[in-house]
Amino acid sequence: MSPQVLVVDDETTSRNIFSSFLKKDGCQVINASTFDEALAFIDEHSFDLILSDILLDGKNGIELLEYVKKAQPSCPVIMVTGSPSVHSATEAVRLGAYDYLSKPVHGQELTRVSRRALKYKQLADEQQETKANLEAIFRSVQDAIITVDSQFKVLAINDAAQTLCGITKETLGKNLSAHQLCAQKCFDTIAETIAEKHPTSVEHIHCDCKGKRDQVVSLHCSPLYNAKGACYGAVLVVRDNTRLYTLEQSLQGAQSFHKIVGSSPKMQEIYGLIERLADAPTTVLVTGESGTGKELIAAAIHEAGHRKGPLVTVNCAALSENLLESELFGHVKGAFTGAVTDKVGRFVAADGGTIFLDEIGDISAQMQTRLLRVLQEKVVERVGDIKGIPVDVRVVAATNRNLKKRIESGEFREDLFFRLNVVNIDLPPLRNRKTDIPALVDHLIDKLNIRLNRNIQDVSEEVLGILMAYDWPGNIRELEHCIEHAFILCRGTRVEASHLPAELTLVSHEKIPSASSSVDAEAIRSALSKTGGNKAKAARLLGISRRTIYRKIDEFGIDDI
Ligand SMILES: Nc1ncnc2c1ncn2[C@@H]1O[C@H](COP(=O)(O)OP(=O)(O)OP(=O)(O)O)[C@@H](O)[C@H]1O
Repeated sequence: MSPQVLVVDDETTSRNIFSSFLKKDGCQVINASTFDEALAFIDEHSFDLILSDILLDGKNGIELLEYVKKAQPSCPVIMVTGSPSVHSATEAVRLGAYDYLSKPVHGQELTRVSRRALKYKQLADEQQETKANLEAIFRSVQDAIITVDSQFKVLAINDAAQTLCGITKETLGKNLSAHQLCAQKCFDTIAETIAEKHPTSVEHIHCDCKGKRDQVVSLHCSPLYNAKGACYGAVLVVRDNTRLYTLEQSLQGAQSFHKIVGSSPKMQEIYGLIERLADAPTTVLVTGESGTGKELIAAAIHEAGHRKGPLVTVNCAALSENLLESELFGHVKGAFTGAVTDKVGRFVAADGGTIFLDEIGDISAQMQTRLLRVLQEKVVERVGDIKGIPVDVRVVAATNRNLKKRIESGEFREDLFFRLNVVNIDLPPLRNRKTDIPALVDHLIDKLNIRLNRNIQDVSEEVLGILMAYDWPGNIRELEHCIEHAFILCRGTRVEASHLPAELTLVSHEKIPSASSSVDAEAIRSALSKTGGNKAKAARLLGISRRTIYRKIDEFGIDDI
């Protein structure tokens, strides 16, 4: 867009000459012949340049200049002096005129000075725009932004600083330490940034703000430099991470994956495998001793895979051969005595989803053959019907039997084994992953509190010691029963050794040292510092339960790290 210029002169000839030069240079020009006419144009239009005679029909051009400075502060004004009067010209510049020209004005001189003034206006506009944009960003970001000078004097704050840190505009110009609403853990970060002159970031700071005790933030601080490259302060950006941190804590606290509790290396490996299996319809064989959680694994494989169909579970050992056949494949009316209606088999019911064949090691030779055919052809035949029904089902099978031995003894078909065992997930017995016991105990207490409507808080250190020492032949199912047994006997809020089943306490007479009895305040501090203040991780590091670490932190009066 062409620059808008106002030419103010009471002499027609001068006005015409000025405007013709400016027009030739690409400007749009409005002429005013009187002071009042000029003011009216200034009120109505926004100008990029005003060229005004210093003497206006008895009125002073300086007054016009003052008016422009108020009405359109970024518009440059070039004063034109009639009789060469250095005094009035310099006075005009002192009062804010961009420059002055003496009459008679030469065309070249006019073009040179007006171009410079227009360039100045363009830069000022751009600067103003950038400033306005930055201010809008500063105001609207959700993160608190605080700038301080090298003496920690607060230079600027945004609205979020008020919400997040409780800093009000009254703090402006005062030292940041005058702000008493929080523990000022950010102070060190700012000090380090200014001293080292490099950006500093800290994750997960507990603010200890009055009224917001649980607020957790991350800090990012950068040095501020002036035009000469000297560091004069710092800008601190404070991000509220409370929600994220709580979420992270609860995930890590539960140490779980799709309802499977346990973070031992072997379990982590299994979680990774399940994730990798998510989008492939691969058949999976889950093996492991009874009570190790094979059914949970099957559910996790199904959930992680986002298949649209349902998860259908069949306990193959619980049904007689005939019943299992019609249960799995369905039957047509009249196929056998008692088949009074058509029955949809579980394979068809699981179409688009997952079928979990539990206790697969126990099925008969005939069922093995039929199952093999379904797995090979992906078609099921209902009992009494020769028409095949195509199915899209992911098969997860499980057994606590040693299938290789059963193959050797001729009880299980090798070809079916290979069809099922495309990927094997072998669950470790609990005795081989005892580090998971504290988290499992926490989980089972939560689960049973809900189911039995109780309020048990934790187990004593002695109990945890006993649980850690026991061999758990029945694995997690046995642990679950053991805790349930204790719930029945426990009248208070903490499970004690006397509440445990006898077979466990017999072992305890050998006096097992509990993991937590050796955990002192120093060990907790050290674990917390290693885990960046993460209590769940620190508990794992120390081999104690989440509840115990919280209790000990309270007992020892340990501050957040
Ligand atoms: N890792 C785990 N986290 C939480 N609960 C578990 C875990 N593993 C097993 N359980 C619980 O233990 C009990 C037994 O688990 P599940 O029935 O899945 O074992 P399984 O290996 O299928 O046993 P079986 O071979 O006897 O059928 C269930 O109540 C289950 O919720």
